[in-house]
Amino acid sequence: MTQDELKRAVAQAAISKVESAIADGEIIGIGTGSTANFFIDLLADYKNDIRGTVASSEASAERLKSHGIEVLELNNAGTLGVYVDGADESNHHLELIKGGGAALTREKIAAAASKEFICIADESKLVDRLGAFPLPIEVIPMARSLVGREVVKLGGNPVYREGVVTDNGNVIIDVYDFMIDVPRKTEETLNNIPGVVTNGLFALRPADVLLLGTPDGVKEMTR
Ligand SMILES: O=C[C@H](O)[C@H](O)[C@H](O)COP(=O)(O)O
Repeated sequence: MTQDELKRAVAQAAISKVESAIADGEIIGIGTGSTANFFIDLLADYKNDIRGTVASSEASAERLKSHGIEVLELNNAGTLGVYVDGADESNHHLELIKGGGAALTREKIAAAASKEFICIADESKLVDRLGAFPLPIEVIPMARSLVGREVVKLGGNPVYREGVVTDNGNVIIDVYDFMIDVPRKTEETLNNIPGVVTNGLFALRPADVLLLGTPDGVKEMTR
């Protein structure tokens, strides 16, 4: 199977998981990225049944609207029934690295606002230890150099993601060669640097369910 076929399979499995939330009139949180895009496209079949969605990026909001799916502001949506999103890496505790597509901050907000977070990914994303994927940090532009220096003190190798501006008007620093032994601690430490909006570790609020696309079918992991 190709990677896209694996992504589509997990997106289909996620649709089965959210059917009851849709039927109950829950608002569905929608992630960002190529795997989330498969989920959005499959969700189009339910556009007349969904009370509303909240998108974690402008790109996902546009894609949802192009299918005729209702998109709400989070401030008007209350608690989300379920949030479905991809990841760049997941460990076996369902702690994640996200933000390869620069949408990490709105994704973290949507995950925090949700009763359940279902992560969808192909099997290449499952790792024993987080950090081979460079860790994204969203940074207020004027703090870029300061945050970079602080990251070096912590042992990371910060690289400015040139030409990328987030939906919130900020910049992204990707941290290479980082030892992430205790993801919750690293998430807190980085978020305490002035100028950091948030970092791409989802360890304080990990996924509740991981649907993993493998050639042998979709595997489900829970915490
Ligand atoms: O900012 C982007 C998001 O965190 C994505 O969920 C993540 O990068 C995974 O994207 P994809 O499904 O394209 O691998």
